[in-house]
Amino acid sequence: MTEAAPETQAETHAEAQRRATRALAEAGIPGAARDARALLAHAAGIAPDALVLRAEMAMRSETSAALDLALAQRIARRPVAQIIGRREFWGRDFEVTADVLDPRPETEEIVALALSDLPAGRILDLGTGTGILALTLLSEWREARAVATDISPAALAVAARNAARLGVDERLTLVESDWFNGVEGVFDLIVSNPPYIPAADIASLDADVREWEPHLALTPGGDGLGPYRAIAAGLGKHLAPGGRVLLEFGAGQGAAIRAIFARAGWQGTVLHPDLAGRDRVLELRRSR
Ligand SMILES: C[S@@+](CC[C@H](N)C(=O)[O-])C[C@H]1O[C@@H](n2cnc3c(N)ncnc32)[C@H](O)[C@@H]1O
Repeated sequence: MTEAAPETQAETHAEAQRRATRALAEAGIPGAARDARALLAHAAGIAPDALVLRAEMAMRSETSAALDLALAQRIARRPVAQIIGRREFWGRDFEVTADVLDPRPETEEIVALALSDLPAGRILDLGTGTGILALTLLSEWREARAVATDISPAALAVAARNAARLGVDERLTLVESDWFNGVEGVFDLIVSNPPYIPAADIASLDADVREWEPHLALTPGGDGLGPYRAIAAGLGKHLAPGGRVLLEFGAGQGAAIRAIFARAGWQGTVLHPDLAGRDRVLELRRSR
């Protein structure tokens, strides 16, 4: 008589989370515990906060397979936002794909500054990517309308889906454009987080960014300042009297960018620091 093989005990969610954290840590992934939690929640199809309720529950085999796949991707340095397909920004979820920049928390500073002093409601977001800036402002500010541009049609498709999901698509116009080239009209608020990494710095970026995020979103090539020259040149035509401009830039670029705007006739620019005290946002206002 042959003996039946003992049934293998399915892993609990808590055990899987510990295993995932160990696997990521051994692969040198910084923030291994945080990423393991996000990937397990994604694999289980629940919010990370709900994991605690399942800690001692056995995992289904589909969840286990989905977790293994997600771990393999993360170990290959794919960013968590691309694996799970979303990122939270200003309290809302945005779809993220390989065609768009994974939104960074420091970009919320532009939203905070914009909401601190709302002008009339015509907004322009240059290089919108996921749409975080235009769509967050439209969600927070129901009277506003926005034009959001990108040179990448694939990025515009992501922004369109995010707009529809957030229910702001009727107040949004998406335009494929090289900075101001395809833009018509005058705006009360112009925001942008353009690509600004100098070409020479790309090689030293983390593999997560360098190998997985679209280079079009990271660097404009050369010294990284080309987008600011293009934006400074177009403001005369597109910024309304009394209008504001808020632009993100890289740490250490403030003086050069201020000089670009001064040369284009825009004096009185103000630089705003991030939480670490480094200047990261340029603001200017047009007189009435
Ligand atoms: C740094 S990402 C910012 C995306 C989004 N606004 C954010 O903050 O997450 C820059 C965006 O500018 C777009 N871009 C690059 N070159 C451009 C150009 N010449 N004209 C318009 N958009 C451009 C990229 O496709 C990318 O979506």
